Amino acid sequence: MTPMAETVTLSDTTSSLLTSLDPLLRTWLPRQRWFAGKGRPVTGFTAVAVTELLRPDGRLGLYHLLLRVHQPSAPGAPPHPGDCYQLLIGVREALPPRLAPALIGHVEEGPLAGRTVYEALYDARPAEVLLEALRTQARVGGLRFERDPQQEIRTGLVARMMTAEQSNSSVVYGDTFILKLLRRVVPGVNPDLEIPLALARAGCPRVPAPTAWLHADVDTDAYVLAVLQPYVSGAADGWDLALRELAKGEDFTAEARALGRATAEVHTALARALPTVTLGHTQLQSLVDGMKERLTEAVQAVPALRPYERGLCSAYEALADLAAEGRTWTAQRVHGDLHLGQCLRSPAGEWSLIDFEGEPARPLAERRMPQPPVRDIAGMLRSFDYAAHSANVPDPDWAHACRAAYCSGYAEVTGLDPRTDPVLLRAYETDKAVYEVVYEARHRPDWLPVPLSAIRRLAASDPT
Ligand SMILES: Nc1ncnc2c1ncn2[C@@H]1O[C@H](COP(=O)(O)OP(=O)(O)O)[C@@H](O)[C@H]1O
Ligand SMILES: O=P(O)(O)O[C@H]1O[C@H](CO)[C@@H](O[C@H]2O[C@H](CO)[C@@H](O)[C@H](O)[C@H]2O)[C@H](O)[C@H]1O
Repeated sequence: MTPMAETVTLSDTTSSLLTSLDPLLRTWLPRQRWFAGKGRPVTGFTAVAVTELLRPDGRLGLYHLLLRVHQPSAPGAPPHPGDCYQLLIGVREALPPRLAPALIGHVEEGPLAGRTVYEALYDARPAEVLLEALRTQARVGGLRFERDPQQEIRTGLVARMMTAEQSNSSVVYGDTFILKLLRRVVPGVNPDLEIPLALARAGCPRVPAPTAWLHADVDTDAYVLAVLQPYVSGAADGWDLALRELAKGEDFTAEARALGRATAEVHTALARALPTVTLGHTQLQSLVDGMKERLTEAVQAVPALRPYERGLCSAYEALADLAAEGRTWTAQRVHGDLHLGQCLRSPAGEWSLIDFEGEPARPLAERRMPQPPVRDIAGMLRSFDYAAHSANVPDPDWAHACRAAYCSGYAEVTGLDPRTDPVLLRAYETDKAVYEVVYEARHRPDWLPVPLSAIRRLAASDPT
């Protein structure tokens, strides 16, 4: 392996590097699934940090970039400095055919003129450089590669990029580890590292324990950029399993019940490991205000929601009324974006939960706030509904049975059946369905009818 370059932030070549990459990235970036600013033109870039990981004087170069992407603000939104993205740019004389899908473009001027730049994660060698840096706890420029000293990282593991549609990007090493590189990054504690670390310390086996992680220090800001964790080899995710069973007309309630139990175990461990708070009238009112605000924004973004706005709002008002009568709820750290795709079943039949990033579009501070655990439960209930409504022949009875089994499983562990608090549950399911409408409109417009069918039911106060 080519040794990692000594350091460094390339103050003198940074601007010419960026100038030469600029026209290529303007075309390539908006086409990436993980690019959150789709629909608005990219007007320029600023380097937050550029670090040379492999000097491109040999056959292969590798740059780590934190890049602020300038775009006009969304209509009605306040001016925004632009999102910061993490990129790994490979540099070669020419790309071998196997790397054709990774092409970013051919550089015409500047220090890399005549070279080809590409998405380096597709390429085993640069990806292996990252694993080696984590293994050896390297420091390169502002990049801090760290690891849990109790877990071994073997050398010689071969890297392959995951090609699934994701909000971030992941590389699998052998069948042993998976490295998730966060794409849109903000400074501060990231729940995708914070929560699994807390659960590992609490001895909760339902979440793979982080093995290593990457930070970047930029001025006084610290960013979490990547997390390495054990790979659950041969696992199937809950979404694929559910669709498979649905297609065969098979019952999925035993798995739904097991998922309810797994969620409850994670919630119980999180309530012990991290702070909990009691939500009284004032706190609940501000949660409800947040839900209403999201609904208003969603209606602006997706006008198809407008006919249901009143009905949906009544779900939030019913919750505010309960709080005004003096009801209180306990809030704790939760998953924040739980759905069937975030649940992995090992070949031995054990369920794990992954991806504690929360809803990627929400501010970090909001994603780290304690919330009623029903938020995750609502996410899973929505997911059973999603599966049933994306099947060739929608099967609402299948969704109904899974939702019931999931709640029963949850109650078996915690003693609390979420269905005994229907007002809270409806408000959270509504909030999630509204989020999904915006998510689908932005990322997968063909899927919009799925959450919209739930919106119609929720607005008429019949979530099933
Ligand atoms: N520990 C793991 N073992 C096996 N597969 C995993 C593991 N963690 C993630 N995956 C796979 O990687 C995919 C993406 O991971 P996820 O954390 O959800 O990333 P994203 O935030 O980009 O959606 C998952 O859907 C799952 O298939
Ligand atoms: O997995 P991510 O953290 O990137 O979550 C985002 O993408 C999900 C889709 O991949 C999206 O989930 C929605 O679609 C799922 C089926 O593909 C379904 O199971 C979920 O219930 C539904 O919410 C998720 O909302 C989004 O944040």
